[in-house]
Amino acid sequence: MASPSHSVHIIGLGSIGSFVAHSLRSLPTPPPVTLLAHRPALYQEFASRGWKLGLRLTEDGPLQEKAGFSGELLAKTASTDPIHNLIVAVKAPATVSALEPIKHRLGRHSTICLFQNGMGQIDDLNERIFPDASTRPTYMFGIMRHGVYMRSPTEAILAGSSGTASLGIVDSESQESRTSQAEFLMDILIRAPCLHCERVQWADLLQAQLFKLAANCVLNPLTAILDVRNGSIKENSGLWPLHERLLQEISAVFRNLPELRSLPIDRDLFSVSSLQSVVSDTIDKTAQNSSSMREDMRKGRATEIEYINGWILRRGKELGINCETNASLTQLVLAKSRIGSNAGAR
Ligand SMILES: NC(=O)C1=CN([C@@H]2O[C@H](COP(=O)(O)OP(=O)(O)OC[C@H]3O[C@@H](n4cnc5c(N)ncnc54)[C@H](OP(=O)(O)O)[C@@H]3O)[C@@H](O)[C@H]2O)C=CC1
Ligand SMILES: CC(C)(CO)C(=O)C(=O)O
Repeated sequence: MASPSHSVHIIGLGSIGSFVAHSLRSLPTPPPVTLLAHRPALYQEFASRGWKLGLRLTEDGPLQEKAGFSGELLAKTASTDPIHNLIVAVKAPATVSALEPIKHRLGRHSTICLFQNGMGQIDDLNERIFPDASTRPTYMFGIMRHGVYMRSPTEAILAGSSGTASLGIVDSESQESRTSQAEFLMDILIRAPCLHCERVQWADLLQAQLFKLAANCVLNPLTAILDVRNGSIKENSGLWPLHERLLQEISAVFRNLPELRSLPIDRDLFSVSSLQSVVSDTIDKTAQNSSSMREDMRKGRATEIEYINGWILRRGKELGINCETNASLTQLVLAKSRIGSNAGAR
């Protein structure tokens, strides 16, 4: 039997959580994987399907089923068993509420790997779930460049085989003595088939997070407000002055972030023109995608805006940088979410 420190729990059993769970159970010697369901209906669905998860590479690809998962229903579980390795794949605004019911099982012995868009979730966890720095888990962050969606609650579709992920230990320089416990989770994620995960050092991870954030700050709110696919954001020249203003604010915030001072990161990487190239490249690679924010809006779900443009606003305020264009887009997204979307119109 595997040691408890070599088991993995997954919270957020949507597209990314299911994909990661499936990939881990596809390893030649898979670790025990426990799926943490927050809704009884989802728990029942898994139970009735014998705790199997399916994955297809594209809509028409063959169904690859993986079995051997165990599950817990969060509302019902009275477990106090420690959780050593936790993968978090809920949407950013649900991070704190998702970890609340299991916080007594998490601590210094735990490694938490967040696979999410946006930034600021770890600050929220530190403030609201783990206020005592001496008992905090080790954090890892994964940047997903795969496109995944669910066909049913137990079947995920991977849109293509060219996706990749970058994975690193957060702030590893300041928690050097603790990073060894993260090695188990790091190792199995790097080896998991389909994930195509590369390991990166903290400075490279932070740089990649900021690049991804810049692309999300332009693409996500504009596609959601205009209700268009990603490619339209570049084709529509009427939007170019707005891209420029957004990126000027984002560049000013990135270049002044105090956490970059001690890291070997060249601040010119965050010039407006460099960020423009990142955004343009992301649009080219995802032109046919319907962004996650547009999809959230169409389905009447909370968006991740507070962790995308909202993060720029918070950091801009701290640094005394005016971010009124990002503020206006944030307000528009929040206002449109309140009105409700014209779901199903397209
Ligand atoms: N899908 C993709 O291709 C990509 C996604 N990402 C990012 O990955 C992250 C995850 O996205 P994705 O998998 O698509 O999102 P999904 O909405 O598919 O999955 C999120 C899951 O979390 C569950 N959940 C919500 N609240 C809680 C809670 N309190 N406790 C436990 N589970 C909860 C949801 O359940 P339910 O809604 O059923 O209640 C849902 O199953 C996001 O940050 C996203 O931006 C990044 C790149 C690509
Ligand atoms: C890169 C992009 C914009 C791809 O659609 C994305 O991350 C998202 O939709 O959230």
